Amino acid sequence: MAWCPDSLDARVRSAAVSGSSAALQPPASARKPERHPDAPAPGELLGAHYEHCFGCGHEQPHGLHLEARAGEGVSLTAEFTVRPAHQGAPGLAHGGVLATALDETLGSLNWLLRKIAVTGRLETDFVRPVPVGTTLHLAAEVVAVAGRKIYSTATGRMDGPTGPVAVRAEALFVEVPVEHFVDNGREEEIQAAMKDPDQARRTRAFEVNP
Ligand SMILES: CCCCC/C=C\C/C=C\C/C=C\C/C=C\CCCC(=O)SCCNC(=O)CCNC(=O)[C@H](O)C(C)(C)COP(=O)(O)OP(=O)(O)OC[C@H]1O[C@@H](n2cnc3c(N)ncnc32)[C@H](O)[C@@H]1OP(=O)(O)O
Repeated sequence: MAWCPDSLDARVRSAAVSGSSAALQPPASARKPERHPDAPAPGELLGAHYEHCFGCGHEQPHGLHLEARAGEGVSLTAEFTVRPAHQGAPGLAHGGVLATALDETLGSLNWLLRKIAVTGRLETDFVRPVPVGTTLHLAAEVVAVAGRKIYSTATGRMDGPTGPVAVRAEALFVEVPVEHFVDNGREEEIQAAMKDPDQARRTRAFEVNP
């Protein structure tokens, strides 16, 4: 969707109506998000940002194995199928797992901006119970950027990409330098990540961010 200050105002108003907090309302100085020139083309898979990530990692046996696909502008889609391991109540997805799927989907947007960012705040509405076996069709977009702060929104629908909304979220991501991970992560995983050529390539892609 094309961005303009009016649509941002509309989003902010609708966010306020749906109950999101003041911290998730972009300031007046917020700008339109800019898709990075090297962002994957619409329809392309983004790939995992880290092979052991609980949200997207291929080498994470306990993970959600979420695969995000670039959309137009700074948007993407992803699918997540609820498995028996994801239950909270009998036969129903755990809310925390659904929040994780939303967090991962929203976090993936930052690859389209070529910004390394972590979730500062995530607000989630659980609108419908989600049975095991359901494929959630997730769609997310960056709404605005203000300095290091990235404001984004996501929905998860059942019964197809235009089906009823089951979950939605609004989030604030905060841009961080790569040292955030090196300084805070456990030594053994950091060392292994630095030795992995695929990880090194991905990290370099962030560093050439104009
Ligand atoms: C060699 C190894 C390679 C490693 C990896 C390479 C590449 C990795 C690539 C991608 C990986 C990135 C992320 C993973 C992707 C997806 C997974 C899903 C996402 C996540 O799962 S990620 C984990 C959970 N996440 C955290 O683990 C964050 C813990 N946290 C912190 O690390 C700090 O808390 C931080 C950095 C958030 C801020 O700290 P800080 O000191 O840098 O900045 P500061 O506090 O000044 O905030 C600056 C401005 O943001 C506003 N602000 C901050 N927090 C706010 C809040 N909660 N609500 C409202 N506003 C907030 C302030 O109010 C201020 O606003 P203003 O500028 O207007 O004053």
